[in-house]
Amino acid sequence: MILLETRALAFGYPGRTVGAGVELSLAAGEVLCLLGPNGSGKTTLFKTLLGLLPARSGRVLLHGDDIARLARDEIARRVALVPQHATAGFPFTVAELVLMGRAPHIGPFRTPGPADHAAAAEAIGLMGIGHLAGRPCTRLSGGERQLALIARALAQGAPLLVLDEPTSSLDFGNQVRVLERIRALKAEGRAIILSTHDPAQAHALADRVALLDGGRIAALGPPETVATAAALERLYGVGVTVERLAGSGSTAVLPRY
Ligand SMILES: Nc1ncnc2c1ncn2[C@@H]1O[C@H](COP(=O)(O)OP(=O)(O)OP(=O)(O)O)[C@@H](O)[C@H]1O
Repeated sequence: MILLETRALAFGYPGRTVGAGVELSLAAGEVLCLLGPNGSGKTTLFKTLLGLLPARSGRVLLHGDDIARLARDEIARRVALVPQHATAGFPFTVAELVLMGRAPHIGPFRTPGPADHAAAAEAIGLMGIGHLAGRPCTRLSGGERQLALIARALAQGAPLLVLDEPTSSLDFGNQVRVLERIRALKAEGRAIILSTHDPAQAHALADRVALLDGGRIAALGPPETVATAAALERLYGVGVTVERLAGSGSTAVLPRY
């Protein structure tokens, strides 16, 4: 089942097109990894996939329906976002923040029910942040906040997840745990699109990789054919080594300093 499709999508801000010609589709159980240099348009594209920015032209389809015609709550039942930066303005606790992920399932003027509390508690448990549940979000480290935002997206229970650099603030342990969580979501049949500045993650996890260069998809396909040393060198403008590690089966990707 195709959960996300873009057709001739151009995206950007009022008066400024950042990218164009984007043709993507994502099926249930698929992981797509988006690689691209700073400013290439990853966050802007993601905001457009969520309907937070209108398409400049072309279309975004969620489960076959044009996002421009879907109500906000309906979009949130179909797709969840883990934002790159979330400003913690009001000091909600982590438990409250994660429970907010349930909002699209709770009718207006109603309060969360036992199923909502259970989903939030499960998400907190899966992310290993039970010890932070009572802590205000304004008093978290960057990595702790990132884990809380992933938990909120899990609690939302959408079949499609969009994760904007979900491991950028995480230590090695939490990076691996988040990648394992993404694998588990894939095994459940969810579709995941994530951006990262670590191409090794694309090799470790993605069914397909898209290289975003100046707002255009320069290449799209399996990591071993798309995230090659030559392609990454072109993309980032520096020397890159890609090496399959004997024994572990994983692939190391290193810039040449
Ligand atoms: N609110 C905005 N209005 C106008 N232009 C913007 C706005 N936010 C970002 N841009 C511009 O849009 C382009 C794409 O930015 P975007 O944040 O999508 O890049 P990115 O690939 O996510 O980068 P990074 O890897 O640094 O997070 C950049 O040139 C940026 O300066």
